Amino acid sequence: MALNAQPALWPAPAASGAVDATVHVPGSKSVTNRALVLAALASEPGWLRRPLRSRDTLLMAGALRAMGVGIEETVSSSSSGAGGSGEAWRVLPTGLHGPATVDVGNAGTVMRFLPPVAALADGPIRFDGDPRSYERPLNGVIDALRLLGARIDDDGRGALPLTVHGGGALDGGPVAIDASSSSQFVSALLLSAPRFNQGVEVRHTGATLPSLPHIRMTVDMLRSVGAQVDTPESGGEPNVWRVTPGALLGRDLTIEPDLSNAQPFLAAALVTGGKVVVPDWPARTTQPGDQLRDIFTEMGGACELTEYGLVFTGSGAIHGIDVDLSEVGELTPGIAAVAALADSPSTLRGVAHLRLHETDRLAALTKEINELGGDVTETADGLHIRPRPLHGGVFHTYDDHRMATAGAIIGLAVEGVQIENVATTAKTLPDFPEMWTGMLGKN
Ligand SMILES: O=C(O)C1=C[C@@H](OP(=O)(O)O)[C@@H](O)[C@H](O)C1
Ligand SMILES: C=C(OP(=O)(O)O)C(=O)O
Repeated sequence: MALNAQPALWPAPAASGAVDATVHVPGSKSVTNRALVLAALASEPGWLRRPLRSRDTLLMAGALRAMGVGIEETVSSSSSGAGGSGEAWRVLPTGLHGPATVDVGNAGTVMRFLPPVAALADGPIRFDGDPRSYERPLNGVIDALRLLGARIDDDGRGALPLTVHGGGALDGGPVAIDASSSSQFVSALLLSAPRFNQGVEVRHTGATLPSLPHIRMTVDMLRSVGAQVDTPESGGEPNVWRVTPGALLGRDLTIEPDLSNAQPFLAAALVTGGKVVVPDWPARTTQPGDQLRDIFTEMGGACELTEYGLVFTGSGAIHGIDVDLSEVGELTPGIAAVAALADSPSTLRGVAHLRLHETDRLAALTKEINELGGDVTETADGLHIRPRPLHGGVFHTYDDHRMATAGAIIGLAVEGVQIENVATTAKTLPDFPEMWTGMLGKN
């Protein structure tokens, strides 16, 4: 078997006692992929230190390279702050060129953030990806780009595959979109907007808007490279974001650990009544995973944020929770897994849009937990979870990294859980199986 290859059915290790581990979590997918886009659009070279190296970020880097951006991978000994030594990517924004072909895999950030970049290229950029990428909504980005002056060929479904006929520049200006199916529509338009001739004014017209912290992350990162952004929070109109045209600076940025990928490890402390330390947990961050400190505390844990990182301890008890997860949808699978092991029922709300994620996560969680003996029902916008004694069995992942890690959490407490295609964790955390067994002292 090749290095890192995993069997088709991975026996999720049961915990033999309380975990006690320090887990170094690799860089944030969302920060890495935004940093790559912003560096590619900058007017000078920049650095990403400790970038995430996973399928989604390598697809982003590969796509930008295909459009002519230089991305050099080095092992650096940086003196920049918390960066320390380690891997670094130097980005040389040498122009955006077509023709090129982009494989988006099933990365929401790649399929949504790059069509606006492609509109600035000087030739056609063809976008294609995994079968699931054809089903994920892209209409907000396609319709908006057309209104802003781009020429796009698609099959009329508002989804992949498509070709953006880059014209070397884009008018930009005001546009209204319904981003209720994905916050990434808004982020996508804002990220490239400093390079549009008139910048952009994005008005969200839908009834709901998921994943607001991810839009804040976009705004924060734009501002940190010199962009001027007006937001509802900075005194602007509700649901309206404005970006002024202007050059972007090249930055030297150290990527924060991925706090959503820290979730299964924190969950392990909760489920086993143990302790997990995550070094370099940022004191201030826009990552939605930071809300785990509150959510998992309510579910029975306790945390202390120190200069070294986050120290999270389980009490031995796991409580159910009634919570609106609309801001932190990507945490739902891990919370559902913990909730299935709790001492009281849970209601997870505000996450109807998860039906359009890597898989239909509400259906997948319901089916897989119930097949282990659980009692989960889907609601219009979430899940009801009534804990019951669970038994072993195959936990299917549907090519969804967060289904795989959710199954591993359940497997800690339930003997005989086998994860089908645990290798799908490579989307954002290629070393997950080794990190998991390492945490359990089983390497
Ligand atoms: O912008 C981002 O980096 C993300 C935004 C969210 O997408 P949705 O708003 O589509 O849920 C989140 O679920 C995804 O994992 C990452
Ligand atoms: C929804 C997710 O990813 P994507 O960026 O592909 O939307 C996720 O990572 O949970």
